[in-house]
Amino acid sequence: MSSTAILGAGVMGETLLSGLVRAGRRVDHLLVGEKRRERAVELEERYGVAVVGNAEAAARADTVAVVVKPQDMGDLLDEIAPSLRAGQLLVSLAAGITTAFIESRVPEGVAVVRVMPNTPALVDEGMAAVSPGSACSEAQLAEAEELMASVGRVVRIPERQQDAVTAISGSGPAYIFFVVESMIEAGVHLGLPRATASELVIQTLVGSGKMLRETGTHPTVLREQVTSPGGTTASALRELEIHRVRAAFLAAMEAARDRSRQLAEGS
Ligand SMILES: NC(=O)C1=CN([C@@H]2O[C@H](COP(=O)(O)OP(=O)(O)OC[C@H]3O[C@@H](n4cnc5c(N)ncnc54)[C@H](OP(=O)(O)O)[C@@H]3O)[C@@H](O)[C@H]2O)C=CC1
Ligand SMILES: O=C(O)[C@@H]1CCC=N1
Repeated sequence: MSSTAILGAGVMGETLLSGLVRAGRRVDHLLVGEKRRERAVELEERYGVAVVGNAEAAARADTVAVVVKPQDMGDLLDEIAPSLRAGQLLVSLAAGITTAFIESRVPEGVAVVRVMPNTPALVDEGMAAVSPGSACSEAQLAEAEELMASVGRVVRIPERQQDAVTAISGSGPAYIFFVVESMIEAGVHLGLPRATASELVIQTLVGSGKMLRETGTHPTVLREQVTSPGGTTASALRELEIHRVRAAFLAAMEAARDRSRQLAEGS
């Protein structure tokens, strides 16, 4: 079995690491590069995985996943470039960073795949979108897909769509959690105990998600089914329209898309 190195084990790096372990990857086929010693010890104890220097991890692995912040990517690539060789697969999970940027800093023949994952990967319900760089074969792209499929669903997209994907599914969980927080607070305002409000909102979210996935019915139809003529839902939805929530979602996701583009420029 091929070996995988994860460089940068913060929120997303550890999410990937834990998923690979859950999916049955042997820990002796996994390596982690993490610069803070206390964090390295924590990961070694939690997963039994070897934490080594970035250059060593990059040299020893067949697949190298880079999961540092976009602003740290240039320095990390410069550090590992001398250890990389043609034929290796380099998978970047960073927002904004293009395959062209990575290819300009690593040896020729290293196959690059850009991925936008999301945190529900922690419970094997992730959504990842993958785009190949210029030196990536079909087999190498399939390998990157397999890596991400161990923690959820995967789609292939042209790289020009990655900034929009980042705005929708990459950042998406945060919007959903924001809605959940807001509904729980509203429940408390309406006099419900917080624990009751939380249970009501979370089960409503899970049930609605399951309905969307399992029925395949368009969300507009599902919303209409809840909206009885002259009823409570219609009153609530009118307020959401008055407060321009739909327009706010569009503006928010345009801002996330634009930020992803800026990160590509290093700002
Ligand atoms: N969080 C999310 O929901 C998602 C994140 N991403 C992408 O994942 C990447 C990481 O984000 P996230 O996990 O949230 O951020 P974190 O800050 O949690 O993780 C980044 C980790 O990389 C470490 N690090 C920084 N420089 C190096 C280095 N040279 N060598 C080894 N490790 C290093 C950091 O250590 P230290 O803290 O000590 O600096 C930190 O542990 C980003 O590029 C982001 O765009 C993509 C989709 C979703
Ligand atoms: O907020 C961010 O920049 C990262 C990328 C997508 C989700 N989190």
